[in-house]
Amino acid sequence: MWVLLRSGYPLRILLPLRGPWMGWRALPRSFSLAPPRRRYRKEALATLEVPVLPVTATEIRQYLRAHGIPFQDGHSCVRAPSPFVGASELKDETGAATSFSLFIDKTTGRFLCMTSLAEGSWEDFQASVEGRGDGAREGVLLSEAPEAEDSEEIQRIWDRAVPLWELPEPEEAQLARVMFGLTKVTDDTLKRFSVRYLRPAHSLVFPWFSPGGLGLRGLKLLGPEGQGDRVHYVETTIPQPCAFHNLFGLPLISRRDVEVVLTSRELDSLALSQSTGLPTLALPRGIACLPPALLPYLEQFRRIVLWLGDDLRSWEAAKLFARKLNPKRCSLVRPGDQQPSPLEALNQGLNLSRILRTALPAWHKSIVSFRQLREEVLGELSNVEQAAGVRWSRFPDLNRLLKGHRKGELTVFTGPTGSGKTTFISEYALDLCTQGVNTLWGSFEISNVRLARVMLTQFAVGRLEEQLDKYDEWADRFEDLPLYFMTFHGQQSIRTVIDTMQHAVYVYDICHVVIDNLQFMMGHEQLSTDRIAAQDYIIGAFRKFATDSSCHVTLVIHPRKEDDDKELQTASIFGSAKASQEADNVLILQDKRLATGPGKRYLQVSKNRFDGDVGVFPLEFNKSSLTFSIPPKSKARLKKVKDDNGLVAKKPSSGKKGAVPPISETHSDQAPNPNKPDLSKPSR
Ligand SMILES: Nc1ncnc2c1ncn2[C@@H]1O[C@H](COP(=O)(O)OP(=O)(O)OP(=O)(O)O)[C@@H](O)[C@H]1O
Repeated sequence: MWVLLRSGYPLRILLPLRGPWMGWRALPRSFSLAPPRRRYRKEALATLEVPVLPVTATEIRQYLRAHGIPFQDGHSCVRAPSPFVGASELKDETGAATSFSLFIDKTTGRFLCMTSLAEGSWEDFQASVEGRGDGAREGVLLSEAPEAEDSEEIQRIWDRAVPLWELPEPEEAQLARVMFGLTKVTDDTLKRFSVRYLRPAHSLVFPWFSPGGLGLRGLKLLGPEGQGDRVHYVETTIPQPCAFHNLFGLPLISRRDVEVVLTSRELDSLALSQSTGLPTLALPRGIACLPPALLPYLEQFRRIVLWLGDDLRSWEAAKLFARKLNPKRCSLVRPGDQQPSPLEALNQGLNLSRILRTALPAWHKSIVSFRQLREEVLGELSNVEQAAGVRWSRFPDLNRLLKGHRKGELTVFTGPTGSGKTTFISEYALDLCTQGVNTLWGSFEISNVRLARVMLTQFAVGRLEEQLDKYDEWADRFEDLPLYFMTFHGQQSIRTVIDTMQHAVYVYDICHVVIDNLQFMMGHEQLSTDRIAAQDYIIGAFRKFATDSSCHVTLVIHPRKEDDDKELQTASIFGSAKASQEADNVLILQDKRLATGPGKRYLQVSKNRFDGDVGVFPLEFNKSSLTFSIPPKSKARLKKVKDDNGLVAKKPSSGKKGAVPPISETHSDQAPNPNKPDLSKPSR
């Protein structure tokens, strides 16, 4: 059975609080000034079951037909009568029949019974139909009551929070409105959405009510935090983000609504509802993910407009979410000057209904004209920074060369045996993951425990062996990263690996997959020609996956055997030229010749399809923290390097698709560091 180790979601940020909160011991750790309390999560590192065999929508339909079960084909789910409700429960509060209350996800086969809130896997459903047990796991997700400890905290905070208009001092209410940009949002809107204000924390409180009116299930708090002269808003959820599945606004949706606007923030939903009167829902974790568990609740809508924000990342997320929701019913509001986020639009006095009318259909035909693309191209040109992707926080030199980490690209990474490839790529991926890039690791060579240990050490930037008392603190924070591991070890078939990756993209909105390393998918072919053909096939499969799933794949490939004293080149990657041709980026960890002294390495970017900039920069290994990133005080310097033929190349011509750009002089805005080796003069 395939299994993914489950982790949580982005870091909680500690909220400094004063006053009455200080002594309140029952508050979640993010609210306490005391040292963080250890919260034992019974599901820490729980495994998530992935179907033994991936199921398709056709197979689901065939199975239902073969067993005489009637069904309706929906947008992202198949609806069928639920075997998990008794006849007496088959009427809702309005008396309407709820006979087709079982929603089966067409992509994963997982089901949710909207009446009993039972849910389970496709295998569980089959077991139930075939009389092998009732199959349903009671309340795994939405119906599950919060943990007792959470439950108390939720109630305590909710009771303590008050509606804004009930604040004793009108000045305080006005200040809060200004702080959250709510000056144009009326009391009536806040009342309809049951928004409250928590005075001691200066935070807005958005409630999560269980579907079916079963009470308060959780809370999201939104508090301001000063960052220089800018205000930044910090979200805290109870339960923790990975268990927070609130579609904010759901209690206001009527069964007859056929259209909805999805937003990424509760505040945007308030603004939209007030100015357009349309049904609106806010996603629980903004643009970070759309958990498939929520899809049944969106099934009733014939049209869904996604208005997720005002930047390129929101736009990318909207396109990805539309795929899950079925693009044929989705329209997207494109970010732009005249189309900011809904709350901003309300505050600027713009007409939100008019903006909604400009939403573009998400459904693209296979052939498009430039006319259809021109707005998208303009979006990229006017947001150059964001179009370049997520920037590394630990590797400024990588930013200077690659500009950022972009979705849909394939990066090939190579380096001599034992040079530190896994160690480097672990830090490179961790850096992105801490910035919200949902990451899936396929470590076929070293165990997940060893890999996680390396990562945790890099995360803490120090040896944890010597500070075990800090272990829980670091592990808690690490657990909240959007990080998942495949549990494969040793040889695997490429089909199985790609299926697992596809599943993870669907379920967890994975944006970066790291495969360490490709040799573990090559089977046992002995002949070198077979091995090269197998490798080409696998690279083609990863390339296709990256493009089709809009997900970045970083693939570690061993180099071919070279003379020990020779540097590696693009052509040193094992196999034919396919790897470097298909890759958008080629990175080489060099540990010979140019590296002086123990632990010294340098990273060479030898292909960069995005803008053609290539070059090298030194890496210094820190044995105690297992990191390669350069401590802030000793700045590295990018250097010119000779190309594969030993020539110093001229300025790169372009990042032309399919071409390997020449290795060139790279830009550097830093002064030379006399202590660093001059990498432009390798001692041959
Ligand atoms: N620059 C370095 N200097 C010294 N030791 C290093 C350096 N980089 C990594 N190491 C150590 O070397 C060992 C091997 O590292 P790692 O597994 O990352 O290499 P690799 O290139 O992935 O190996 P393989 O070729 O077997 O896949 C680890 O114990 C790691 O801590």
